[in-house]
Formats: sequence, structure tokens, C-alpha cells
Amino acid sequence: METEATARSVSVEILIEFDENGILDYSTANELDTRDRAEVREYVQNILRKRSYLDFLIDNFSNVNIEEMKPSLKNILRLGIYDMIYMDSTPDYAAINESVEIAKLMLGHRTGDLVNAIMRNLQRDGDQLPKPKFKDRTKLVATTFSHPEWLVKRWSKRFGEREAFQLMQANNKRPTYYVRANNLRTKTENFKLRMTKNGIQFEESDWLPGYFRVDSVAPFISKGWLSKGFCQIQDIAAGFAPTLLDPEPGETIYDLCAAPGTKSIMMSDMMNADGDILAVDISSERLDKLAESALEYHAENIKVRRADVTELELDEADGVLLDAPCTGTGVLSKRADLRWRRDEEGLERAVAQQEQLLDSAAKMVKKGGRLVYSTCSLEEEENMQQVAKFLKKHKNFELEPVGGYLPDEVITEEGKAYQTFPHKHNCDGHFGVRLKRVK
Ligand SMILES: C[S@@+](CC[C@H](N)C(=O)[O-])C[C@H]1O[C@@H](n2cnc3c(N)ncnc32)[C@H](O)[C@@H]1O
Repeated sequence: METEATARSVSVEILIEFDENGILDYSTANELDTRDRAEVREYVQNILRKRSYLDFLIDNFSNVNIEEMKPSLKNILRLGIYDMIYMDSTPDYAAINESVEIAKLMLGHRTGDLVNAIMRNLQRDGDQLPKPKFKDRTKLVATTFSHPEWLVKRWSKRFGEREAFQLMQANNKRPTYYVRANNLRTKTENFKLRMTKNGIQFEESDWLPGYFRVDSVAPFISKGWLSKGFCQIQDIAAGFAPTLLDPEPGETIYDLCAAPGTKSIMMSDMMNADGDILAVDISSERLDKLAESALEYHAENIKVRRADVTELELDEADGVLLDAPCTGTGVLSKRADLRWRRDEEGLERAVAQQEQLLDSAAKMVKKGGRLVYSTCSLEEEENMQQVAKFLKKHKNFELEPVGGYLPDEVITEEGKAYQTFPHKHNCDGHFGVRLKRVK
């Protein structure tokens, strides 16, 4: 007999796939209804945010060493224990029963009994959950805050332990969401009225026009406002790079590393779809999404091209945006999976790749034109150190002040860059500079 997939069983499957193959694929949730699909995303991201601490609890209450458990058993337990501890709406017995059922179906009766025993052990001690007590400070902090040890070391050294804790705590919270009204399909004022009429709470940002902080993006999706092109889900920090490039109607703009295209669409809106935007990306799958969004958002001046930027030759443009691939350490709340995918070698690879991309992008800027370099990383090697290296090699570029474009709160490097931090700015962590080609 086929058993019905539930938000929990599908979440477990997605988490197993992530552990086994490093792929985070939500498509198995497509068979569920909208509410359950949203629940799956919440489960998966929340469990990835708390993974080390959940593993510590599993280890603490089990006779079997967690290192010896299969990914399937580990993830059934992670989800069950997450439910017991953090989901007030789920009674313990329901969390235990459902986890035992999933275990029996996937792994047989004996594993079901093991899951039952571990979860009941935890239930008995539920009022006073154990705290990690490792002698090794890095391991202790990494387990408590569920971050990889290399990031704990790096951030504690750079910010001091107290601030590193605040940053990790911010990464472990449910993220803040922003939507941006797309004036190519509606007017910001009308969009505000639409939200009010539909009982949606929002807070208008005074950092950038057309941005609204919202509790959840679910109503925007369910009402079809994204597919109708009324608004984009875009963190306010992601809006700083287009704002700094400041594209004007009639100009020629290259958006290198453009997909899935939220910044291209914002720039099209800023240009009133007048002028040319060439959106380049190496991934055809991601470019297909960009092309589809451009249609939905009436961003009629966007053309797409699949290419490797490091091999691309183009005429010089008025403005170039290089929103480079990076470690993404500024977006670990929204992309909890990234913390388990990245390592120090990955950081080195990203730095080398960004350097190459920057060298290529520089060749596409006309004299007097500008190049905006941006990342969603907090790491200095990917940000200001990368820019310093660029300026040493490219004497025909100079940094321009960012003050006229962006709010004071996010400006750093003596007015020459912006950098946001999740624990300070209540948004994602992004970095960017504006470089003018002077010769
Ligand atoms: C940070 S994402 C871009 C996000 C995008 N700017 C936005 O706002 O929606 C980086 C992108 O760089 C692309 N990429 C990586 N290496 C590339 C290369 N050598 N040439 C072109 N695109 C590349 C990736 O496919 C990815 O879509």
C-alpha cells in the first residue's frame, strides 16, 4: 500500500539527498499543497540552521554513535527532535509517532524501535536539555551555534567572540524578507494600496524607494503577484548594487553573472525599460528563468546571452555590474545549506574566480563609465582585499564615493564601499564598490 507523502516525510527525503549528494532539491515537494510546500522549506532550512546542535542531542540520547548512523536515520531523528523541541504546535507524542512511522517505512521495524527509544530518552529529559560541554572552544561554539568550525575560528578572530556570537545568532533566526514594487507593472503607491486592501502588514523602507519589509512572502506568492510581475522578492541589501550603478534610460548596461536576474530587472525598472541591458550568465538553466522573469516583469530592454564572462568580448558599455559568484557567507539565514557546503578551499577558489571575472569585466567598461563589483559575502578576501588587488593592476580605474547613492548606515571604507551585516542591519550581508574608468 502506498502511504501518503507528508511535509515531514518529504523534508526528511530532501535532507537525506542533501547529506548524500550535496543537492538541495525541493521538487519532491511539488506533489504537496501550497501550505505543505511552505512547511517543507521551513523544516529543511530550520533543521539545517540547527544541525550541529540537533546532532549533539541525538548523540547524547542514543547508544549508537551518530557517526555510525546512515543519513536516513540521522535526518529522521533531526526532524523528529526539531519538532519536539522547537515546534510548540506539535505535541511530543505526535512528533515521536510520526518519526517512528517514517523510520519503519524507510528502514524497517527495528530502526523504528531505535527512533522511538532515542526520542523517548530525550522526552524524559525534555525540561532540561543538555548543553554542549566540549573542552575545545571552537567545537563548543560550533556545536552551540550550528556553524562550521572554520567559520567560527575566522569570525571569532576577526570580530571577537561576542560579535561572532551575535552574527551566528542572526544567521540562525528566521530571515527578514523584503519585497520591491516593480514600477514597470504597477506603481509603488498602487502596490501599497494593494497590500493594505489584502490585509498584508508591511513596513516601507527609508533606505531605498519601493522596498517593503514583510513578515512572510507566502501571500505574495499565493496571490500570484510575482508571476504577474507586481513585485520581486529581493533583500534590500541586494538592491544596493543596482542603486550604486545608477543606470539611466538610454544607456548600455552589462549585467555580468546576471541570473536569476533580480538585479537586471531592478535596473530595467530604474531605466524605465529604455536603453539596453545585456544579461550574461554561464548557466543556461538560470538564464531561462531570467528570460521568463523579464517577460513577467515587462523588463523589455533585457537581452540574455549565455557565456563565460572570462571568455567574452564585447564593445564597451556605459555601466557594468559584476555581481560575482561568492561564498555567500552574508546570506546564511536564507540559505542555511551554504554553511555546510563551503570551506576554506572554496573561499580560495571563489577569490581566484572573482579576480578573473573582474579582469574581464574591466575590459568592457568605456572611458568615463563605471563598474560596480558586488558580493553577498562577509569575507574581506572576496571584498575590499579583492578590490585593492584590482586597483593595483588596473591603474585606469578609481574608487568613487558611494555616499550620494546609499544610506549612511551601510557605508564603510571611508565612504568608498558598502557592507551590510545580518546582526547589525537586519538584512542580508552584501558588499559593493563603484569603480570609475578614468583613462
Ligand atoms: C551571485 S549569482 C548572481 C545573482 C544575480 N546577479 C541576481 O541578482 O539575480 C552568480 C552567478 O554567476 C554565474 N557565473 C559563475 N561563473 C560565471 C562565469 N564564468 N561567467 C558567467 N557567469 C558565471 C552563476 O551561474 C550565477 O548565476
